[in-house]
Amino acid sequence: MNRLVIVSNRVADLSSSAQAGGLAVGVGDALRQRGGVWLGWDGQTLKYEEPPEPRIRKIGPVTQATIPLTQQDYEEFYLGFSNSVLWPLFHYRLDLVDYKSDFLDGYRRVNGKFADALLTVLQPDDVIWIHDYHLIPLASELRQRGCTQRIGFFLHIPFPPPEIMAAVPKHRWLVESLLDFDVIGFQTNTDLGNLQHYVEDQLGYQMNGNRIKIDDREVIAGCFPIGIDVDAFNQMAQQGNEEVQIEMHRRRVLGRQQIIGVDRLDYTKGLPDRLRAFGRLLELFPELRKNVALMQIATPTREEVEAYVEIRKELEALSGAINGRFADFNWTPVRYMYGTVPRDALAALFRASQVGFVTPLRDGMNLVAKEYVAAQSIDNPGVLVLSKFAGAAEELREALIVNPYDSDDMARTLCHALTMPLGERQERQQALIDRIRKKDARWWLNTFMDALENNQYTPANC
Ligand SMILES: O=P(O)(O)OC[C@H]1O[C@H](O[C@H]2O[C@H](CO)[C@@H](O)[C@H](O)[C@H]2O)[C@H](O)[C@@H](O)[C@@H]1O
Ligand SMILES: O=c1ccn([C@@H]2O[C@H](COP(=O)(O)OP(=O)(O)O)[C@@H](O)[C@H]2O)c(=O)[nH]1
Repeated sequence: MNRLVIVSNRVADLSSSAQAGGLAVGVGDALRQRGGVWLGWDGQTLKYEEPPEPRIRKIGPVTQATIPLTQQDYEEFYLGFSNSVLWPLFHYRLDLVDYKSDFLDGYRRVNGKFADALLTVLQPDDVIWIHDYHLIPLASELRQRGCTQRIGFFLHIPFPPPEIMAAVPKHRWLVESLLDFDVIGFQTNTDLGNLQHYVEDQLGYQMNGNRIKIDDREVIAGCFPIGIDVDAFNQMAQQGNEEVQIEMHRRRVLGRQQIIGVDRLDYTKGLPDRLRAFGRLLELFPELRKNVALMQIATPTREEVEAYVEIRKELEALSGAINGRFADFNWTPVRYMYGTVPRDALAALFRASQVGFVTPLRDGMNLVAKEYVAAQSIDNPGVLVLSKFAGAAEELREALIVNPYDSDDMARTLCHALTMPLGERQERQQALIDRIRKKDARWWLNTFMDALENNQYTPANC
């Protein structure tokens, strides 16, 4: 077996259970199984350039190699081109794009920096797997430096239709760079279809089955929905957490139900619409008042990007307004927490909540949806209410699927979830758990590696 070298902007802290962000969680689960090297940014920003050699740290079977970025890199590459241009555009939010030409220079420069750092740790028989929108030009940079190993790429976020892609500055260059990889993986068939339209209509290549022929090379483009380690998450949920257990007991005594939402505080996650839908539930179904509460955990993220500052203010105002209108001396309808919660505590909270409320306006996958399912007990499972615009909705068809732009639809669906009979909850849970077991973290790693190492790919039936 070849040594696997993973590269992503963000690397997980493998020694801690607090991780915000599905990439760190998903790649961490996969790499712990197979072992290998994981190269990425160490989260530090420096005033001056450093030599390209990464800092090496061994954690179990994984060697972590990390590099710092300069303040200029951080502003132009991370906050700039990655998170003020590609992130909003790939999530269909043209209105939030904030582009400056320095951003593109920084994006190219930092991809070159990642290539230089990677070359210092690479061995001839390695296979390389690069992750996410920050590093689309990395295969080109590596090839220019003489790298001949097979290189795969996985996009964790959506790939937009050609009309939206056309708004990305230098979009042809960007997609041509993507085609320098040997394997390109997407979360959903919708994303894969969007790539196919772009390469056929804009670039004039043909995609036969899942292969794109470019001169004398063939690139595999496929759908590899990311999965989780289901048993490990279920165990965490059962072991629980003392404070969560006490709180669960208190709610049982009071006969109250809980709806839970857990997200980075990102405008893609549809949090204001979610809160409005909960307010509408209390308006439309007054009998539910005092019997149900929404717990929303919102994790800080990219706070230096203007659009993220706005969303925080909006959410705080909305939760205050709902509480001001409906709260009673012994009942608070919205419990809003701004912070990062360890994954084991999240697992216990999911198990203790009757509804998992996951309503992004657009999302690559959304691992929280899969984690909510993994945490349930089959004896008395909760119900997942899921946006049709989450990548997870392509697989999790037995969830209650909603339109996150329609608060009345969401309010009625919440009421349906809160009053669903046990038999129906169990049937849905069984079907959902079968699905997330079939395509778990191991499946994701193995199918991608089969394409990368053995040039084998059979489309998955999502
Ligand atoms: O690294 P940050 O800027 O702090 O952001 C956190 C991560 O957010 C995104 O996660 C995505 O990957 C998940 C797993 O595949 C997927 O379920 C989710 O829908 C995506 O939004 C981002 O893609 C990562 O690069 C970030 O590290
Ligand atoms: O306070 C938090 C918030 C989130 N997460 C984890 O971060 C991941 C979020 O991944 P998801 O795919 O749902 O969204 P992303 O943030 O990557 O867009 C999930 O594994 C969560 O359990 C966590 O550990 N603590």
